[in-house]
Amino acid sequence: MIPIENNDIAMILKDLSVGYASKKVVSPILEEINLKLPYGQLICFMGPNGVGKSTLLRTISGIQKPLSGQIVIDGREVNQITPEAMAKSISLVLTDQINAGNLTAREVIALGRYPYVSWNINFSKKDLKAIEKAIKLTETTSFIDRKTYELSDGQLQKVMIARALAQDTPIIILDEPTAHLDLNNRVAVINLLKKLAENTGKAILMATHELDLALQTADRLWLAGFNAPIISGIPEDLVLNGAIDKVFQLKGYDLRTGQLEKRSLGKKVNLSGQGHEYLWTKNALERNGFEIDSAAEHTVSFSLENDEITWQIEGEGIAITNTLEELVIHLNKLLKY
Ligand SMILES: Nc1ncnc2c1ncn2[C@@H]1O[C@H](COP(=O)(O)OP(=O)(O)OP(=O)(O)O)[C@@H](O)[C@H]1O
Repeated sequence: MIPIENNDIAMILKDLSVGYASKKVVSPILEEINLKLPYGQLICFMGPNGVGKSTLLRTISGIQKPLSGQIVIDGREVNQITPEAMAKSISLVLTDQINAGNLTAREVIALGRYPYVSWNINFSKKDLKAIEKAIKLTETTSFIDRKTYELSDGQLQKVMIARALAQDTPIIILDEPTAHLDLNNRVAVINLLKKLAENTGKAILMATHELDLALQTADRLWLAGFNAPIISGIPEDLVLNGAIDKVFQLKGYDLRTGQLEKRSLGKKVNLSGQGHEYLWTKNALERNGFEIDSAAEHTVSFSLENDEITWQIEGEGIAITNTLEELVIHLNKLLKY
């Protein structure tokens, strides 16, 4: 494997231990963390509930002290960096329970410039340019002058990402930026972050539970399991070497196909064809307990004409147009289910 060059590294975590300490007890949550955060990559930080993702993100963003070990940013240890310099290095996006009061989306995004503006908040041309660039990149223009309490969760989430962009830091850290979003917005947010890492060279680290999206988009995963060091690797390696299975102990989800495991009721049918019609026919059959088997007695095929799909159960003289529901009913009758 080609080693990552040191000047491509935004942050190094050395023998880091994170957790909570009171006067009486020390409770380590994640230990022996040795990781590098490279520039220009989107890293998805994954692991089961309560494993310590937020704890680590808060620690490396400087809002919580490490229990031991080192966090090195751009060659300097974090405890030697002033809070002002930290604010120019890392922006943190916490998307849960956002309370932006009476501010408009534009005002929230402008807050991202706080490390750069003087106490009387005089925006320079550079500040205004950074704000406009953030608005453009996140496509927030259409609701930019609305109060934040008038925005949907997805719009608000984009505003918080825009604020981090306006802060213009080489590192962006996000804690579950796709929580509460619909599928389109989840895909939009993760694609936006991927594009930003690629086009701006920023190091972007996000905690997420979106296994399917992360497998398809992230440049790298950090995988945290209970009582084990965090593993770092590209998604495909972590699927094939079993690391993901081990960490999540997936039940009912087949990682090799990225789909829920199908229950077979012993009904076998052969399916011929290709394309997305094939995939959705297969989905309907498997979801209804059929197993696709080329040696099965009955074969389903389909043809396409004028945007209509017609399925046939070969040799049975049955033709069904545009509804898989009926196909399943016929097959169940044929196989006496
Ligand atoms: N302020 C705190 N004091 C003590 N323990 C805490 C504190 N905050 C969190 N914890 C504990 O630390 C552990 C890790 O919590 P954390 O929120 O970091 O996990 P997570 O991986 O982000 O979880 P999730 O996926 O559910 O968001 C949990 O056992 C939690 O109860």
